[in-house]
Amino acid sequence: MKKDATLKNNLLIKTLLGEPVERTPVWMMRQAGRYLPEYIKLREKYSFFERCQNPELACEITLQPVDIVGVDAAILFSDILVVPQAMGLEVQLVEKMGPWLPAPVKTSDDLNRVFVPDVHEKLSYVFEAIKLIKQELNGRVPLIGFAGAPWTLLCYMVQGKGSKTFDEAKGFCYQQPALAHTLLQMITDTTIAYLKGQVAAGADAVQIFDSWGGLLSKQDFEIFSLQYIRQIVQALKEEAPTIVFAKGAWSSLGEMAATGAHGLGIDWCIEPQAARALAGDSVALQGNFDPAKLLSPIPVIQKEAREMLQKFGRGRHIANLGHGILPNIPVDHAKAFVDTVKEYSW
Ligand SMILES: Cc1c2[nH]c(c1CCC(=O)O)Cc1[nH]c(c(CCC(=O)O)c1C)Cc1[nH]c(c(CCC(=O)O)c1C)Cc1[nH]c(c(C)c1CCC(=O)O)C2
Repeated sequence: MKKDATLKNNLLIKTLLGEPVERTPVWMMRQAGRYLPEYIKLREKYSFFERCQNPELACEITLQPVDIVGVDAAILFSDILVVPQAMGLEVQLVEKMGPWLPAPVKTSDDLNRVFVPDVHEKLSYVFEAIKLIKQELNGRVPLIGFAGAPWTLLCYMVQGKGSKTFDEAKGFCYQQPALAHTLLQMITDTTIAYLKGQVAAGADAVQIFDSWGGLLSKQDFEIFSLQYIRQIVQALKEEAPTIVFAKGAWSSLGEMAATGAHGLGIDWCIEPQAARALAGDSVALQGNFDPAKLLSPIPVIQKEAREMLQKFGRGRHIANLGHGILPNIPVDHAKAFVDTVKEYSW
């Protein structure tokens, strides 16, 4: 496995590799963007995908939470939907509505429009951004690369927009399973090449976001999600530590640990002790502060963050939220969460 020996703060990577650390590392999912005034200013000038495609802007946004909030890891500023774009689908981000794919995949004819791209041709802007970010970070903290899990990407590619239930995406899988598996395998092949490219460009670890994994039964999670995540983790195993975050899919934590992932994300609906019992002892657990709890008064955030640390116990824990930070979180509340973890002593 390639390791960056110049990292001054290596808490995250050490924790993922099961090595002892002086204290628990902390970062926040979706920490780049949304709630930071410095980011919102940039949003007035550039469209979302412009921000993703311009390496200088992506670099600036990636570094903001490191400089402003003091997290122990940077996460690349990009989006999971750049992969469906690279696979030939049009993806827009519509104000107040979210992702919008005008021509989603519903039939075998639609699937003919989708292809496994050369990631070095279609997504080279991401690799350029990573190189620039690594240079600007100058070893301060590790850089996390990421991709969406094939199931979560299928949800958007078939439904065409966000949804609470992703009923059309599930219907597609249940009515046309052969088409669904063809699409899932194409996404998987693209994602493996994409994440390998991210690591080659300098990403120190990678996270797979399966935001909609919890919409599937345990059995269907194996069929439509985990078998593809397993392929990705296996392919990346020799390259960099991997973190799998499948929101709501905690009943499969044991199976997720068995993929060989170095870390597993959990949301706030499962107790840390229960998650540990399901996941076993070998894997790091990441999470699981309720993102909305950051709306509480600061003393409550401090108290509950300390309680969270106690519940996870010392070691093999990466402090994080149980899902992405919300746009309406005051920056000093986010900072209080991060500082509480950094100041906690066992
Ligand atoms: C499901 C999903 C998406 N994108 C992502 C997921 C998985 C994680 C999760 O469940 O929260 C992942 C993502 N999206 C973004 C990042 C950047 C890195 C980070 O800060 O963690 C990451 C890791 C930037 C973004 N991606 C998006 C924004 C907001 C748009 C804007 O700033 O104009 C940002 C900062 C747009 C986006 N992109 C997506 C949605 C649903 C939306 C709209 C609503 C929203 O989440 O704000 C798809």
